[in-house]
Amino acid sequence: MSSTRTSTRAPAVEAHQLIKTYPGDVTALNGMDVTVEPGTVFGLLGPNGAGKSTTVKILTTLARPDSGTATVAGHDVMRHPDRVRRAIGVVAQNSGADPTATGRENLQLQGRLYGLKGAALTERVDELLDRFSLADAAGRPVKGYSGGMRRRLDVALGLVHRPEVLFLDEPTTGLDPEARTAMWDEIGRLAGEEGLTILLTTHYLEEADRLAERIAIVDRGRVVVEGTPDSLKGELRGDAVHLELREAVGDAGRTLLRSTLVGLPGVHEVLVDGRRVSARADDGAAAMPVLLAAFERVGVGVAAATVARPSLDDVYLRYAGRRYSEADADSAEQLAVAVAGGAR
Ligand SMILES: Nc1ncnc2c1ncn2[C@@H]1O[C@H](COP(=O)(O)OP(=O)(O)OP(=O)(O)O)[C@@H](O)[C@H]1O
Repeated sequence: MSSTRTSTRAPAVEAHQLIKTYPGDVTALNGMDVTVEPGTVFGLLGPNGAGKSTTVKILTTLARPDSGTATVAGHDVMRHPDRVRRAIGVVAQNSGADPTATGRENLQLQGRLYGLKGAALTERVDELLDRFSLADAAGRPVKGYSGGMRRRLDVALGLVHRPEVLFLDEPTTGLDPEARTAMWDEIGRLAGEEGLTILLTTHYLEEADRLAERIAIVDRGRVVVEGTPDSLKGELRGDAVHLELREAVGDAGRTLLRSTLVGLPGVHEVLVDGRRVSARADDGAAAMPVLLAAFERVGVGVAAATVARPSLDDVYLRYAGRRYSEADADSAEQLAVAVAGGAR
């Protein structure tokens, strides 16, 4: 999604240099900066453990930073958490709905918590059931809902009191592709029609690319790059070239390959990592035979080669210095170590 909307209004979310350390010396946030303009969808994109949920917890007043400042809808999250809570809707990773109650009952209860009653409550609940395609299932207990229906109900619950800013923490994790697409459509509509500001966190490059007008790529507790999906992709000149080697190369092979490839005309940003080599080429199709000839010259066998338009995955690789999937695996490993060491 791209937008030319500009605003002179104050940012809907503004966080500056947030630091958060957990017991066991786990640095969850290491100078996190986030600015979200009103009426836009902003994506915090990063692998497991990058610090997305911790950022959301601080912005939604559920956790306090060790240092740094943050305002949401113009209210300071630490000085006026009550004002922030009234202005926001939160859809957490784990559903907040009561599984034994019906969809309608869940929405009614949530509405009452925010002071809605009588005809205004009934009207708002009906409106949300309708817009999230839950009207037919409204009288059924939530435990019988599909994953997609539960997620839609979660979003509806977050919207009952017409918040200014909606936080969606990994809105489509665990959904099947069809339910994910339906949720994407819904989020897109919400932002477009209701002028709501949405801050979403996601693991999925495709999700951020599709939904967010601006994206911040988060790695190790801070933003490594921020911009529109197109501007981020546009920063990557030419084509992304990926090659898989027949065998992994060691340190000496890596140095040799790098120095050989960097010198080739129109080839930039060469990264050699085990069996994988990636590079940027002004013209991928033209560079490929030159690259393959260079590999042959230095006696390194190539098993597979692809040329593609740069994706956000390539942006991640460029700015975080590692592949998205590797960062994820890394974080899982760190988490295992932290858990083994009793850090959580
Ligand atoms: N309560 C806690 N106690 C100790 N460490 C924590 C706690 N919560 C988070 N962490 C650690 O802080 C870091 C950031 O975690 P956070 O949940 O913010 O990341 P994330 O990007 O949201 O990841 P995920 O996508 O898995 O939710 C991780 O290393 C995580 O293990």
